[in-house]
Amino acid sequence: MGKSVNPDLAKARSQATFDPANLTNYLYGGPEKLRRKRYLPAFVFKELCTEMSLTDLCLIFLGLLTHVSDYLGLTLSIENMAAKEYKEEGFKSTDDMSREEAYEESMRRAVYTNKRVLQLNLQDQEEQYYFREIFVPGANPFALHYVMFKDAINTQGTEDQIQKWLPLAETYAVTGTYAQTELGHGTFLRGLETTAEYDVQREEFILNTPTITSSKFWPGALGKTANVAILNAKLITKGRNCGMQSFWVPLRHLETHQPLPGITVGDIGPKFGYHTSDNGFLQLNRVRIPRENMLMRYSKVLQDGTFVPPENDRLVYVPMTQFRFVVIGRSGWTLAKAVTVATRYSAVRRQSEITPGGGEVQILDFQTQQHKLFTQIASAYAMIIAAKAAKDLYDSAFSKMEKGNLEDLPMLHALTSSMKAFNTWEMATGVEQCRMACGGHGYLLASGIPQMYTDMVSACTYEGENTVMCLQAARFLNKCQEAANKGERLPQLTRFLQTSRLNISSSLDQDVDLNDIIAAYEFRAATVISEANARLNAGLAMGKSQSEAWNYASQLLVKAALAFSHWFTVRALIENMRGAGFDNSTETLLLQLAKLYALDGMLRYSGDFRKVG
Ligand SMILES: CCCCCCCC/C=C\CCCCCCC/C=C/C(=O)SCCNC(=O)CCNC(=O)[C@H](O)C(C)(C)COP(=O)(O)OP(=O)(O)OC[C@H]1O[C@@H](n2cnc3c(N)ncnc32)[C@H](O)[C@@H]1OP(=O)(O)O
Ligand SMILES: Cc1cc2nc3c(=O)[nH]c(=O)nc-3n(C[C@H](O)[C@H](O)[C@H](O)COP(=O)(O)OP(=O)(O)OC[C@H]3O[C@@H](n4cnc5c(N)ncnc54)[C@H](O)[C@@H]3O)c2cc1C
Repeated sequence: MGKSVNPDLAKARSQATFDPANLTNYLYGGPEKLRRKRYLPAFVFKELCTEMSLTDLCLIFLGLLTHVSDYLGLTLSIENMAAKEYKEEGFKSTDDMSREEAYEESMRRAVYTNKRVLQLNLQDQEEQYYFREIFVPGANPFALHYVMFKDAINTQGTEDQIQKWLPLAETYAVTGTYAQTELGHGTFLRGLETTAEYDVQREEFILNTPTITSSKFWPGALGKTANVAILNAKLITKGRNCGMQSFWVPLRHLETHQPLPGITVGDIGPKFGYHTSDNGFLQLNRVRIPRENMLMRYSKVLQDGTFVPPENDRLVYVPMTQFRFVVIGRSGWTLAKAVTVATRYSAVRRQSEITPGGGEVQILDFQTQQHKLFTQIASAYAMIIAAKAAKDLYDSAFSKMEKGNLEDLPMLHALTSSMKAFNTWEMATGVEQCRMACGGHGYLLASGIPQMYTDMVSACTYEGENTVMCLQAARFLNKCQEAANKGERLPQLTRFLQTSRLNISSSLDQDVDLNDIIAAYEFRAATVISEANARLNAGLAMGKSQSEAWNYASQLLVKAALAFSHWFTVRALIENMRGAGFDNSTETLLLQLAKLYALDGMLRYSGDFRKVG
């Protein structure tokens, strides 16, 4: 390799007032996790890249060790390096390929990494992800298999079903997808039309998509890759509709990969992004599966067709809640990648003069460029850290749920729904800002940023369209506000509705106090939630029905969910930065970053903050 680092980049790095290694260890969960994360890609490149010398590899390894902020950017150049020297038929960038070729190239890489993950016995999901992400940087054709397909088996299957099906998934004896959305319905799950009718004579379900709108439409991997689906359908037994249940449905022959009888599958065609994911359609023409293929952890159908309902009919939604957590975390890391590329570019790009005749400056010296990028660096840290805080809440709630205590399920649903919407919208805005901060070169696919945007912006839609998710969270927040109005006890997470007061001590001429920042965001959230509740009640007072009044207040209800997420994020960022045990210089810097994030948010939502004084 032997490439020297650009002198402008070296200069920018030399001015750091902190040791990046402290941050890297914190972000990746400690030195050992970080070592593993860095070792895996280097290991693969050493194995794959024929001409890359051991010296090159050590330089890469050292390069990874010294600059976290550079790590992700370097990853992209490593991938290009591997692109030149990949051992087999050549590892070509998919940018210039047709959709068919890009899918095949991604499939080749994904199958390679799947094999190596098994051979290396990589059990940890994060390590598996890091290993794959380097080689399949865009949409991975197996994404649904890795996450929702296996999660659905784990969370909806009985122990016997898990024992039977999970090994098949883990060893890629089958390749799965999660088929819920239909051509006619994605959001309104009660409107799903696919039926699973129980035939008591043969103890089988007859699966059918009776109308064109009932065709499954959008599921990833359905177009070509998957040979099994966890499919959600309306269960009908003894003439009664028992709501949406999940079923293990074979789609294609395991040897020939041809569609099975009664199955029509195909690709839905070109998309805005996510080109290497074969999102597909599926029609079922009275396809029979055995009774044992219904995932029966929570609800059951007995041999005689008796439906045993779940303790809570929302448990069937758990795979979606689980995946929303993945999306919440990935949003922050996607923005981190984009702002790393844009910041490095801004250190090496010289354009225009600040002082006439003083020579062209690094564009990072322009205040406007710093504002574009530093606010996004702060946002990336905020989202990553808030996602960790939300995950801690999730883990404690989930462990209670596994013992049958479902009391936290509504809070969990509200938190995942609102944070998924907030993080993906913030990520989409932030990545686009990073792209534009790189001028024309940001518009090149080679910059890496356009694909980050076109792939990940779909997260504003999938896993629950963002507006709908905000309204879901608002159901919980509004109930809490109603309880607060009656002086009732609230869940821990929303007790601020009863306690928040605006007693800000900071004055404009002094450095703002961090506790005041948290108080301001808390008070803003409490005020917006209360206003939404008041608007709903005003609608009722006007004689509207509950659902009409809900629709009448829905714009404010969406704002309430976003204000709640913004507060959760600011609080998590400040509290984790203060409590992370950093050395003084690092903590000082991070608290500056937290202030930048919070004050920038106040400027962007200045209407809310001015309204609450
Ligand atoms: C480093 C880490 C590496 C990790 C690996 C990372 C690798 C992958 C990363 C990136 C690759 C990306 C790959 C992604 C590919 C895309 C995958 C996409 C998949 C999908 O999109 S699957 C389909 C998703 N669809 C939805 O989400 C549908 C959304 N709609 C709804 O959920 C419905 O609107 C509804 C069900 C919420 C509403 O239903 P309905 O109208 O019937 O009723 P309501 O009255 O509104 O609600 C009823 C009641 O239920 C409660 N409820 C609803 N949902 C839930 C839930 N999930 N959990 C708990 N409770 C729920 C709701 O609150 C109501 O209760 P209350 O009356 O309010 O008490
Ligand atoms: C890249 C990608 C991958 C996907 N992968 C999968 C997959 O693997 N498996 C799967 O099952 N699905 C998948 N989906 C489908 C996805 O889950 C749906 O697109 C999503 O749930 C939104 O539903 P919809 O498309 O029907 O949009 P709609 O719900 O029709 O949304 C359209 C508009 O209507 C508004 N709207 C809808 N309902 C309400 C309401 N109650 N109140 C206010 N406004 C409302 C929305 O806010 C939005 O503005 C994928 C989608 C994409 C884009």
